[in-house]
Amino acid sequence: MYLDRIVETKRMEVAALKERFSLTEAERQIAELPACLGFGEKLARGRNRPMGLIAEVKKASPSKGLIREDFHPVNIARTYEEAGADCLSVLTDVEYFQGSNRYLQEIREAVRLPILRKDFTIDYRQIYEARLIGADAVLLIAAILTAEEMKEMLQISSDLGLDALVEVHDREELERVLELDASLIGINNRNLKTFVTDLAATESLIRHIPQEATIVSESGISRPEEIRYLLASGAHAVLVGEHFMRQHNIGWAVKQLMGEPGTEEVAR
Ligand SMILES: O=P(O)(O)OC[C@@H](O)[C@@H](O)c1c[nH]c2ccccc12
Repeated sequence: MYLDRIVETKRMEVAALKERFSLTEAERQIAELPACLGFGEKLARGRNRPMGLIAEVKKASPSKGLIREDFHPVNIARTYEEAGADCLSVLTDVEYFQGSNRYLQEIREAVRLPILRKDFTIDYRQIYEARLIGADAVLLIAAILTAEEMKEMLQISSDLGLDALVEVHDREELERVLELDASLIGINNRNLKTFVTDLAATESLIRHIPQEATIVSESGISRPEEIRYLLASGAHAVLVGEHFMRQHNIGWAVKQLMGEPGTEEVAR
């Protein structure tokens, strides 16, 4: 199972992080940082289009291998910003996604959009690390955290001023996170255990989520009609990576996917 392997590697990385991590030092550094940009807030309201967009900077994935050869994270992030993305997601996992903390740090310097640190969070120190590299939000995946751990991670995120995108894939995970006060919920259309993707996951889980929550539909999205379907299902935002990463003209692809007038007739 893919997810087990990823988590196993992550445990080794966290063991190394523990060696160099000092809570006092991290807290001292964080106290000097500017406040985070509101990630969840940007997706929930104050938008001039019905569906919010989190655009992802993703070089590779365990299921697809290398996705984009010509990979310049800062340029991609700037293009997303210019094309009107609401927020960014930056993969920092090195081993399976060829991501890097450095990419996120460089992007932080170059754009003003709120940034999600996309990684497999299993230890509270990673949340401090996310804040220190310039993230505004962290991903908390229900499939790899117990209810108790999820609660702890949500608390630490909020103490550090970070938003948390809580990711679920099935009913059991959803029920577990609804017990806690998660206001930003991601429904991953991709099963992280099998890597099978089906947008119907969003439609089937959304009806069990209270109105107040902001809902992000994640993975496997590449066509404007899918955006319309997810909007009709009740999603507030989408998280898109691979589709944009495979484009020659990323900025145009962002506008076309989100249905910007003037892009609908043109073939890819
Ligand atoms: O590239 P896609 O199919 O558009 O998916 C983006 C994003 O949803 C996906 O990268 C993702 C969703 N949840 C994750 C958890 C870990 C790593 C990656 C992910």
